[in-house]
Amino acid sequence: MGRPTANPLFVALDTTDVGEATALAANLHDDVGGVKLGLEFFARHGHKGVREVFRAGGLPLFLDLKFHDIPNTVAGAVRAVMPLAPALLNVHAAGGQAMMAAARDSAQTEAARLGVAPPRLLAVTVPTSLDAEDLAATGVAGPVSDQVRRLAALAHAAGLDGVVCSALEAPLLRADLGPDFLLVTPGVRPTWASADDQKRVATPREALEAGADVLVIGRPITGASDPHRAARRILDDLIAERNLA
Ligand SMILES: O=c1ccn([C@@H]2O[C@H](COP(=O)(O)O)[C@@H](O)[C@H]2O)c(=O)[nH]1
Repeated sequence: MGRPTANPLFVALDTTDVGEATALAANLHDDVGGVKLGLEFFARHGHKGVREVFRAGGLPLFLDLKFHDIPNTVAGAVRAVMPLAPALLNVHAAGGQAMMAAARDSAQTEAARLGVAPPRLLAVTVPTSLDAEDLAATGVAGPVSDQVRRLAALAHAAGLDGVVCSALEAPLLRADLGPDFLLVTPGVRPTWASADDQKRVATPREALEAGADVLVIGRPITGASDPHRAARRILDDLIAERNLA
């Protein structure tokens, strides 16, 4: 469902209301480069709902399902969503190199069988809602950036196309893994928005300057009284920063 465009902004449509999601996708068509549908929407509406949102917006799709299981199960889950032909799809890097490689092979094989473009396959490193203290509580001591770098290197070794990380780690990963490795950053907050449950945050400008390729933004846009205006405000700021028009 579409290829990534020059506009780096992907709006996260976190809702179980298919009417709301399709209205937002249509309303934001000219303001964003793609839409992200995740667990909340997919668990309620599955393939049918995803297709409805795609029809409404016609925008590249990031299917943010964060698969994490044994390699065989993840390969099967990836195969099962390939008919949706997402532009971006992800798994958890913490599932390990063999699991990520199985996901990659499954995506490529099934996409070829179906005659659709394979997704850019990403690995989630450390969710942007976690800080060093949260991570230490899971048994991973040290700076968050160390763990992000370890997981990103594993994803790179498994042949994935990129990672989901916070903008705070983007410069390190760019230096570690080169210019072609896709860096997708949620936890992006304009100065006028609240952080909500996000802990590793950056403004849209900071994220781009840090080397992010895709900025995922949800609530600052979808929770605004005028989502189109909120997205436009963010985009105009980015256009002023870089010539993105
Ligand atoms: O580390 C991660 C990975 C994924 N997400 C997802 O991005 C959006 C962010 O939404 P906001 O409303 O802008 O906070 C959401 O769908 C998450 O599931 C993330 O935030 N962090």
